[in-house]
Amino acid sequence: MQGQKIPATVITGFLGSGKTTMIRNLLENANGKRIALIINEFGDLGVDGNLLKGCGIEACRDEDMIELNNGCICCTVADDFIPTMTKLLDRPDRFDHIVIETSGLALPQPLVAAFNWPEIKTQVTVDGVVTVIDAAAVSEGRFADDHDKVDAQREQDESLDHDSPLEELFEDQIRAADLIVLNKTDLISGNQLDNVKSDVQSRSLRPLNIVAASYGKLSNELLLGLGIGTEEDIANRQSHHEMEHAAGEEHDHDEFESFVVGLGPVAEPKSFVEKLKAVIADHDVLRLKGFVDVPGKPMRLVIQAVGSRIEHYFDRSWNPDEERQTRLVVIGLHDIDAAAISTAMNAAAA
Ligand SMILES: Nc1nc2c(ncn2[C@@H]2O[C@H](COP(=O)(O)OP(=O)(O)OP(=O)(O)O)[C@@H](O)[C@H]2O)c(=O)[nH]1
Repeated sequence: MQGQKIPATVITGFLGSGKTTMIRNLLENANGKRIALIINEFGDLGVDGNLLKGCGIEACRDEDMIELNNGCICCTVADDFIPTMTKLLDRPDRFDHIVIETSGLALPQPLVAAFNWPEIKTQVTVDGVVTVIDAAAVSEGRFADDHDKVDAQREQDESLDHDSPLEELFEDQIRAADLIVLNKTDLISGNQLDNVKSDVQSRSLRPLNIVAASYGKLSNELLLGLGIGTEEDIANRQSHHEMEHAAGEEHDHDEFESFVVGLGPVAEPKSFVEKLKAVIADHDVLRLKGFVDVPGKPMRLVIQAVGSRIEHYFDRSWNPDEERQTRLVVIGLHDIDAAAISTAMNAAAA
């Protein structure tokens, strides 16, 4: 094994597109492969890592999972990602593969470029960048730029130099990809899928490698066997951001905002979820997720909302050393009204 580079797969894709679901499936099918997992989230609640930890999958060992919740990985490459990777590579035990889940708001380009740093390049290569896309959201036009709205926003805020931040990020993640996974195809028709495929392809000058999936169910041979060495080509896959700004300028995510809402126990989960739907619609919440304490239930309730689509289920018992509490992370555009949302969520939980 000495001398052979460890392959790393970067899994990216917009908020709620299905990255964690795909990784869970991938770990379930690891077949004895030792996989290190680096998970990055926007917002400081660490829901994805928490869902994977203790999920009962053999390949999902706590010590092989590293959470980076200190901002988006593309902005914290030097401070967070490089030290994490070097520590991982210094371990005496060797991994067969490294999987990195970026936050839904990350630009993959700076992350992939980091694999050209000497201390990493000698030991690891990027097997491929897999971009997961919520095909149902694309079909509903969620990433299509609403030019009138953007123009109106720009009139109010002259510092806005971008088109819709959603569309821009969507395109940047597509442009970085070696493999595009059009996920959530269970929610759309064959015709809609064809349209989504053409839409996605039209946003890249390179021909794209596109596959369709539902719940990220694809073979590990495909997902982990691209064999690209993307770090060698990443300079040719510039993002909007890199094209718009002078090289070296810090990238930030000030178009987006995230906050955590802590609530008391929720006695009526069904009615809570119904009321949350209204809060999400009233305030244009992009993503909401977390855990709920339902009194009298030994298990914790998971809430997962992507736009107006919301799921809730009990995933596991609360651990004896864990505080039962209701905490939900909310993500929206920068002008989202956190105070009003928090008040409405408190009222929904009462
Ligand atoms: N109907 C449907 N739902 C899906 C599919 N894949 C994922 N989901 C659901 O979509 C929601 C978000 O899935 P995640 O896997 O957490 O998405 P993610 O990309 O990791 O989310 P972030 O890390 O917050 O960006 C969950 O409620 C999933 O159950 C799919 O193929 N079909």
